[in-house]
This record gives sequence, C-alpha cells and structure tokens, in this order.
Amino acid sequence: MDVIIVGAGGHARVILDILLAMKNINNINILGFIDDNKEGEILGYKILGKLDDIKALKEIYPNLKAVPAIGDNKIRKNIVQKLDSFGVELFTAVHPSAVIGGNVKIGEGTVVMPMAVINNSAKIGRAAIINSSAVVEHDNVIGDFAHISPGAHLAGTVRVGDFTHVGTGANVIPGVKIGKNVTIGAGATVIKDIEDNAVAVGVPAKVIKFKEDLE
Ligand SMILES: CC(=O)SCCNC(=O)CCNC(=O)[C@H](O)C(C)(C)COP(=O)(O)OP(=O)(O)OC[C@H]1O[C@@H](n2cnc3c(N)ncnc32)[C@H](O)[C@@H]1OP(=O)(O)O
Repeated sequence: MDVIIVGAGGHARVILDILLAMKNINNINILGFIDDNKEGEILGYKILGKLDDIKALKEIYPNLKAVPAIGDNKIRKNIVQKLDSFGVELFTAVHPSAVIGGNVKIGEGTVVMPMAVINNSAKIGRAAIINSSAVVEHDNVIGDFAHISPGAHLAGTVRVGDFTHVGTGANVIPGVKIGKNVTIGAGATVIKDIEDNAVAVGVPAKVIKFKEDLE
C-alpha cells in the first residue's frame, strides 16, 4: 500500500516513525511527505510536493492513501477536505505499542501514538490524534479532528466533541461531556461538563474564555 504523510513538521516526523514501526507488520510503501511550505528531504524521505500535487500522485499510484499529519485541528480538517475532493483515502496509523481494546472503533485518518491506550468500546472519530501515552478509557466517544495530547487521561464514558483539544497531562473524571472546539489546558482536571468553544484550565478546570464558533 502506497502512503504519503501530509505535513512535514514535528508531528509528521512522529507519524513517519509510526509508519516505519507498522511497516514490518503491514505492507506499507512510504512514498514521502507533502508540504506547501517546505522542500527537500526528511530522514531520507522526500518532500514530494504541495497539497495540489497529490492529484498527480494519485494518477501514478491509484491506491494512494494519505495520513493527515498536521497538529492544528482546523488546518487538519481543511487538508482532509482537500484529500476527499481528490478521492484520496485516509490512512489510519496506529503504533504497534498502543493497546487497543475490544470493540474499539477508530476513524479513518486518525493517528494513535506510541504507548496510548484505548479501552473497550471506545469510539474515536475521523482524523483525530490520540497522542503518546494518552489513556482513553472504555466507552469514550471522541469526535472528528479532536486531539488528546500526550499523557492525558480520560476516565470511562467521557465524551469529547469535534475539534476539541485536551492538553497534555489533563485528567477527566468519568461521564463528563466536553463540547466541540474546546481547549482543555495542560494539567487540568475536568470534573464537570464543558460547553462548546470554551477554554478551561486548572484543578478543578474552570472556563477562562470562549473561542469563536467554528460555524
Ligand atoms: C506533542 C505535543 O506537543 S502535543 C501539544 C500539547 N499541547 C498542549 O498541551 C497545550 C495546552 N495549552 C495550554 O495549556 C495553554 O496554556 C492554553 C491553551 C490553555 C491557554 O493558552 P492562551 O489562550 O494563550 O492563554 P494564556 O497563556 O494567555 O493564559 C491565560 C490565563 O490562563 C492561565 N493558564 C494558561 N494555561 C494554563 C494551564 N494549563 N493551567 C493553568 N492555568 C493556565 C495563565 O496563567 C493565564 O492566567 P492569568 O490571566 O491569571 O495570567
């Protein structure tokens, strides 16, 4: 299977590591990176061109798949829209050290980083990021384009809306609903539901401001 990494920053390099780790198990041919602003080579893999060049690549490699590899949730969504318009399928990258429970559903284009745990019956949306050592407990529902940062711990039956970013090392108690386009600060402990577009920080987490609605 021919795979490109869309993005060429630090997050994209971690995804390269995941694909290299998966390569031994799956039949993956890593073609290289795509980036609108960078040229050259990264760790021996070429930057093949810009986003629009993917159309031509799709002609050469009809079964081409792409991993969206940009950390910003909104930019990642724009990239996925472009890939959809080119008819390029998304590739789901799961590091072999991640622990994935039974009946877990992981949306296409999502990346699951090293040592992450996703437990029984959790559902992860499309093009989300479950970062290194994050714990997503049983029955969680994580939205499309969401990002659960390194070392964040979501207890059972937590819901996280589309585009929401849970900061590094944050904790969320069972059953809490975090809305869409929310930012949870690094190290926060969320003990109550959080409304859409909020930024919440601290222990216990309190809303300090609201961001613009995405609509
Ligand atoms: C592999 C990777 O790198 S994945 C990326 C992981 N990234 C993260 O985890 C980033 C998480 N981001 C944060 O925690 C940020 O501080 C944010 C988004 C919560 C806030 O950022 P900004 O909107 O720029 O807010 P700003 O820095 O102006 O802070 C506003 C107030 O909140 C406080 N604050 C900000 N972050 C936190 C936090 N995590 N915990 C407690 N208080 C905080 C600030 O001290 C400030 O307080 P003050 O008004 O009393 O001075």
